[in-house]
Amino acid sequence: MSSKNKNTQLVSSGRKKAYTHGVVNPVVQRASTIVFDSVADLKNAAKTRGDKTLFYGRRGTSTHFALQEAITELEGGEGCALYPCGAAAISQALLSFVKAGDHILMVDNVYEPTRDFCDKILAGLGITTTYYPPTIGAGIKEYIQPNTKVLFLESPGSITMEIQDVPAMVKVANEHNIMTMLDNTYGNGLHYRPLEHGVDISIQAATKYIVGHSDVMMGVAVANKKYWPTLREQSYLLGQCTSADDAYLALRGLRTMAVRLNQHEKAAIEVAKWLEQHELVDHIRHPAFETCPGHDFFKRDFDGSNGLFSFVMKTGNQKAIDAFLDSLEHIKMGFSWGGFESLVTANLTMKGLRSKTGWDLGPVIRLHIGLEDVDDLINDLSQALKVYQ
Ligand SMILES: Cc1ncc(COP(=O)(O)O)c(CNNC(=O)CNC(=O)c2ccccc2[N+](=O)[O-])c1O
Repeated sequence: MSSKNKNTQLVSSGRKKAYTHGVVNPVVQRASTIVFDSVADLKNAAKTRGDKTLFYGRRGTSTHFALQEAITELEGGEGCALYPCGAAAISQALLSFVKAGDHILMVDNVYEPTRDFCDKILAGLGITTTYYPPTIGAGIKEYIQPNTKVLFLESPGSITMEIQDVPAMVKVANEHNIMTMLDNTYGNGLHYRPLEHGVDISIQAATKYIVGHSDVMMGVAVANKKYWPTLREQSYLLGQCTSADDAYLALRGLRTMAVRLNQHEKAAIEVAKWLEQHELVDHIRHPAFETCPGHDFFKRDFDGSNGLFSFVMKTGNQKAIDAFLDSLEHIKMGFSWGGFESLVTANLTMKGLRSKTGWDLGPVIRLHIGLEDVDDLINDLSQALKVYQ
């Protein structure tokens, strides 16, 4: 009997006997070729086009079906497509629905490689992009063009962490027959489920919290009933697939995601509270803090937060930032987040990262608070801030 309780879901989902063959975890079924004993079997597999049945490696095997089922349940959708990484999930989900002459609306604090995909790839295919302020809400209506096909959201947004008024924006999109996609890597399905707020497709870099151990690249996209058939077929035609081994590791990560997120959330709030009182810090950009734009939407729509947040310095220059970064011991520099380790990235300005909304505040330091002892992390930051000058 399936449960609506997320902790139970994360332990139980994707464990049908057809996938596990009687043990706890699914088998790791590596395949390109599937062989058939009869023409009837082959014809049946071709008829179902491998939907949750063995057909061809690219359509997936029991390991993939188990993961797809688990993530579909987590996000509350109709089906889940798997991709080699989060950036692929974003780019291929967009390519599945737009064509030359179409226009997309893209949030201005979007993950930078998503911006680059729009500006360097989609533009070359005749698809135009307009960036909108993350706090625009229902005002998105003013940005809609007759050829607008997709409204793309990312909430909270990368680095500056603004939370969007998703229901208000989805309402406007629906009134204009525009489909919505949301990068839900932060909300991860446990703390935020975009489809429950009317979004059509929820996309995640499973690389982060789902895998949770910084050792797999993977993207997922969960669509509602209306868009799942197209997303599934287009992703197949675009050649998107992942290995059975990575699918197994992502499923393995799911099983502990709730307990890991509890610790990430607790520790990050403790670290953010310590930084909030620091004389060099202007303000905290953590969704659970009032100083984060869109905090009220976080309180209304989210079930929790995680290890990722930013803080803005009152002043600073690149020399101060570099000295700070080089003196950290436990918190390492790295282009990712969502694993068990603490990470840091820093931006002197938002120049090049935003085109619609300026940034007249100080340098932004983004932390991912891992599972280390909080005292060690606070001591690390305390020492490093002493050389921030
Ligand atoms: C919200 C969100 N959505 C999608 C992705 C991409 O996932 P992937 O890394 O699995 O492709 C990510 C990846 N996250 N990585 C980071 O935030 C670290 N920074 C970068 O990756 C980055 C930032 C600016 C410019 C270039 C990069 N980069 O390393 O590609 C994400 O944060």
